[in-house]
Parts: sequence; structure tokens; C-alpha cells
Amino acid sequence: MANVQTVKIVARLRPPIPGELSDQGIRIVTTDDENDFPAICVNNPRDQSQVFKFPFSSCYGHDSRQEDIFKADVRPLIEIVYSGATATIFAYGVTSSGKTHTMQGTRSQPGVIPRAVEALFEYRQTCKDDASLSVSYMEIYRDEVYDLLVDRETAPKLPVRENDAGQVFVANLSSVPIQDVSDFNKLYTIANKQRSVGSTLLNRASSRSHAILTLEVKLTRQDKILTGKMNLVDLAGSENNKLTGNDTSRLQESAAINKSLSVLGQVVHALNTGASRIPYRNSKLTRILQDALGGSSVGLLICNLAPGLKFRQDTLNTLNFAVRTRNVENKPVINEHEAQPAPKLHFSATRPAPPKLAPLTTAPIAGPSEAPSIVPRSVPSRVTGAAGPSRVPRKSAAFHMAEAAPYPNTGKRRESGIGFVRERYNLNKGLTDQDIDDKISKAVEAEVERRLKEKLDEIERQRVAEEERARKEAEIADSTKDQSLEIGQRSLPPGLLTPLLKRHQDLDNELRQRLQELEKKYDHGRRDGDAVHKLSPMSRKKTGRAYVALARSHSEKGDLQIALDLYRKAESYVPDNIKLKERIREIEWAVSHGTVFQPSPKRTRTRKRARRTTQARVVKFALSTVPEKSTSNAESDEEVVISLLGDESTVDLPERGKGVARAKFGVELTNSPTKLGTAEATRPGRECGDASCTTAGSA
Ligand SMILES: Nc1ncnc2c1ncn2[C@@H]1O[C@H](COP(=O)(O)OP(=O)(O)OP(=O)(O)O)[C@@H](O)[C@H]1O
Repeated sequence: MANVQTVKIVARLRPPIPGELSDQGIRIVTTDDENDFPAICVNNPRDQSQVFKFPFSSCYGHDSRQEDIFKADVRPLIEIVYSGATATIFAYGVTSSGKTHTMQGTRSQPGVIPRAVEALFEYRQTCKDDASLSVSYMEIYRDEVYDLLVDRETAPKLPVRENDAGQVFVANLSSVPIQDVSDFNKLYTIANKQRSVGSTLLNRASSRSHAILTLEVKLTRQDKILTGKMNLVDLAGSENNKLTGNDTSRLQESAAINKSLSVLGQVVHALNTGASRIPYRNSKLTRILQDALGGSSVGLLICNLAPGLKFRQDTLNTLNFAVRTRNVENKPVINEHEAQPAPKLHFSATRPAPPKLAPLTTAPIAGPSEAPSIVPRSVPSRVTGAAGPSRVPRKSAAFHMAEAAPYPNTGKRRESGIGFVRERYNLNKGLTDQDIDDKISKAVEAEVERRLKEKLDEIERQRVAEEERARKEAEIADSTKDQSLEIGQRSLPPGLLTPLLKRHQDLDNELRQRLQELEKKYDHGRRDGDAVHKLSPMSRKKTGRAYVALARSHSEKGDLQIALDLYRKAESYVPDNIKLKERIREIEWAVSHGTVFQPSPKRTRTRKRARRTTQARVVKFALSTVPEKSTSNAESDEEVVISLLGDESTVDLPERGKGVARAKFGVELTNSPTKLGTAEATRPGRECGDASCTTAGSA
């Protein structure tokens, strides 16, 4: 059985910054008893005689140094990464509490990230295995993912996807090999300038996005390849807009930040209460960090705290979040796969194989001291290009075909805004969706042109041959010396050549017309692809559903290939729909194995409407009881689209009455304490009474 590990939580209190009043609102309490954890103590804002006490694995005061926190809590994770597991470190806290200072630091006081890179390279020297390091860096800004290693101006929104083994990854995210610390520093300095930062009343350089940096270590150990990863997450801070003085644009950023943090809280809450559905999909942040929360990663949460009365309520929220996170259980695994080179893909082999989950094996593997406590996971070689939250997926053969074709006119590859970095770090391999589209489009155009030319040449050849034949016939006729022929009739019988030429002309026109239609269709398809992004979520959902309905009717008729194309089309509108993906895989499987595909029975209209009603927009947190979900396994195609798109804003809570009590979380955001707390805030005694927090008054 996999070893269960809870997320380790540590607290760091920053010193007052210039202009800030120093008070004793937040204190660190330690005892000499080794068994007693250090704790953060905060007075109850409503009753000053009451003191809330929050125990942590370690507490760092305002005079703590960057190296203290690194040595005690981060360095031990380096060995874990070299054992082939994933470690995730989060910096969490209210805006201006010191998250970026802790993770990134300054030139004179480097933070966790540069120190971790240094330690990873140091460890490599002592490591017996052949190890290579690479880095990827993304930000989540207003719930969209951007690659920080490509030019900000041209960086497209990146889609979040899931591979066959159920691992979530960001598609097309660059992963850049680094040879040493200076390689990393160059890259990191440029990338940090691309991050969304803005000035607020609380922080001159406030992060407006969540940043996730992943350091990946690939180890070759005998016939196995181990992939260890360290995710370093600098979260944006929760914001009270009264304090930050945000303007309209800042308010939108702030809403996105607060919403994603609120979903993070909901995920932790759902994990703690053993809910049947964990709302990972409610924000990109939680989706990407799924593996670190209740997944297979070792977790460390650094809670950054700002001193001062004005932050007291936010501090209490942060501390409550930390206490709940401490109970989140992960089951770390070692990511390993066979070292044989992956077979080269053919153009026809780019479609995914039928689903097959990565088996979990229990055999311990030899390695560094932490290794035996982690279960190795054999990763099928075909998914290794897309494992984990930030791997670059293996590029399709179609991409490579297009990649091989030089650009017309210049014959050179295109360069990006930060050309030298891309050149230096081979970033051109991490092309954007647009680049790939362009390349594929050019390759297709070239192919159409080639085929057109081939056809025309063939027609010309046929025409010449026919003319030759006609000429020979005329010669034979001439040689019979038929006296009845007059001189003017010797060449060709009238009307013989004209229909032939006309037929050729018609063929030519028909072919041209067909090819034009083909090109039009292709262009239309491309416009469709662009249009997907411009549609509202509801329109995307509707279009996706229409394609699913069409696909279903074809699959019922047995036209599986057409049905498959239509399901794929539907997928471009609802790319996150797992059930749709499953349906596609099922049909692919049926097509490739020549078996019969039996679609599941269609759901009745009444049930659909009932479910839609439950998904009505809710702008405030409310509890309601809805009929328990049908346990039937039958999933209609409509459900394929609806289930995953419509039902994401609910979290199952423990059963209440006959139905399942569901907490609905609204789209409207607030960070006022009563609303932000959502489920927790509405429960009496929840704020600090539960979990492991006690009052100093009673202590
Ligand atoms: N331990 C520390 N020692 C000295 N200065 C610190 C410390 N922690 C934070 N600061 C200073 O406090 C200010 C705010 O810190 P920082 O930008 O890291 O906050 P943050 O939590 O990342 O904020 P936001 O969420 O708005 O991005 C900065 O000027 C930083 O230099």
C-alpha cells in the first residue's frame, strides 16, 4: 500500500515594512518541550482576552533568514526529488505577506527557488545516476495559463489537459534543459519580468497571478528512467479591496485571485470532509495542482503572515486554511518507466490508444533514504511526455512533419520576441498553437498544390496520348487511299477531336472545383478552430452538444468513422469533458479493432431539465437539498457534455435528510470574512474551534 503523507505546514512572519505600525498582534510561541510544536498566536478580534493558537511544524519569526527556512524545510525535499517523486511547495498568504520574498527573494537574499536549483545541481554531483535537469514556468492570470518562458506579447493561453493515465498537464508548455545554475538564472531573470505584477496600496510590486515553476530531474537508473519534480508555487495573495485601493482592472484581477483561492479552500475542505467530489475543476489553479492536494506529491505549505492589526482577519483566514491543509493526505509515488526509446510515431498513429491506467506496483526500489516510503509508479512509455502538471506533451507526427518544412520565401525559422533566449534554450521547439496551425496549414497547402499539379500533368499526358492515337487513326484511314475522301477530309473526321478536348476541359474544371472545395473546407475548419475561443462558454457547450447529438445518430447507424470525427469536433468545443474523451476512445477502439460499438441509451428530457435547475446560477453561498444523483451507469451522449460542464459548481457534503446536501459556491467573489469562509464560516464554532487550534486562555 502506498505510504500516506500529510502536507507539512510551516509559518513565516515577515517584519514590518517601512510605514507599517509594529504591534504584537501575531506572536510565535515556542516551548522547550521537544514534543510540543511551535505555534502562532493571535488574539480574537472580538474578545481580546481570548487567544487563538495554531501549531505548525516550524515557525519563522520576523528576523528569520532565507537560508533558515531553506535548510530546515526545503533541502530535505531535494533527496525526495532525486528518488523520482514529486514535491510541491506552496507559498500562501494575504497580499504583501512575503510570499514572493520567500520563494523568489532578492539578489542579496535569494529565496527558496534559486536555492533549490543550486541544491539540485549540487546533489547531482554526488548522485551515481545520469541526471538531467529542465525547467518550466507558467503563470495563471485571471484563470488562464500562460508560459512565462515565451514572449509575453505573443504568449497564447495554454489549455489544461489530462493524459491517458489521468495526469493533468498544461499542453504546449515549454520545458527548457538547464546545464548549470547560471543557465537557470539567466532564464529565470527574464521570465520573472514577464510575470503579471502591479502596484497596490499594500504592495508596490504585487503579484497579479499565481506562478508555478517546475524543476524536473530525469534520472537514468539501469534500465529505468525516473522523473522527479519540484513544483514551486508562488500564489497570488488574497486581497481585501478596501485595503488595496484597487481600480476597475485591478478589481477584475483581484476577483480572479480571490476566486481561485476560494476554490483552493473548497478543495482542501472537500478533502478533509471526505467528500465524494473534489472541486478541482472549478479553477485552473486547483486543476493544475491536483496532484499536490490529495494526489501523489509530497507537499509543503509555507504560510506567510503579515504583522499588524489591519491584517488580523486575513491572518486568521490564512491560519485556518493552514490548519485544514495539514490534514490533507497524499500518497507519493515514484515516477518511473522503461528506458527503451519510444517507437517513432507515424502520421496515422497520432491518435491516442484506448485507455489504460498506469498500474501502481508495490515493490520498493533501491534509492536514497526516503525512497522506500514511496511507492514506485510504472508509467507507460507513451504517456511519459505528458506526465505531471507541467510536462510538455509529446508532439504529434503531424507537428514534426510541419516542423520539418522550412518557411516559404526565407527558408528560415521564425524568431520570437525574446529571440536569444529561445535560441539559447532551444525554445523554438515549444511552439505556440498558432505556430503549429500555421505550419500545418502551409504543409497542407503545399500538398494540395502538389496533388493538383500531378492531376493536371496526368490530364495533359492523357490529352497528348489521345491526340497521338487520333493522329495514327487518321494516318491509317489515309493509307487506305479511300477515293471517296476528298483532300479536305483527310485530317480528322469532323467532330472527333472536339468532344475529347471538351471532356478533358470538363475533367480539369471538375478537379479544380473539388480542390477548391477541399481548400475552402480546410479554411473553414481553421476558422472554426479560432472561433471556438471566441465563443462564450454557453455557446461552446451548445455547439459541442449539437456535434455530440449528430455523432450519436451516426454511431447508431453504424457510421463509426463519421461519428468519431464528429465526436472529435465536439471535443474541440468542450476540451475538458472527460466523458466525451472516453467516448472518443471507445469508438477509436471499436474502429481500430473492427468491433461493434453499442451506444448507451439516451437520457430522458425530464431528468436533464431537473439537473439544469440545480445548476441555476447562485451568487451567494447557500445550502440546499437536491434529489440524490441517479446511480445508474447509463450515460447518454447528452450527459457526456452536460455532466462535466454544468455540474462543477457543487460540492457534495455529508448526507443530510434523504438527499445529498450540496454546498453551492457562487461566481460572485468577496473576501469579506463571513463570505470568504463559505462552508466553514457558516458552521458554528468552525472558525477556530475545530481542527487543532486551542485558545491560549485555556492553555
Ligand atoms: N522576510 C522578509 N524580510 C524582509 N522584507 C520582507 C520579508 N518578507 C516580505 N518582505 C517585503 O515585504 C514586501 C511584500 O512582500 P512580497 O512582495 O513578497 O509579498 P507577497 O506576499 O508576494 O505579495 P503579493 O501577494 O501582493 O504579491 C516586499 O517589499 C518585501 O521585500
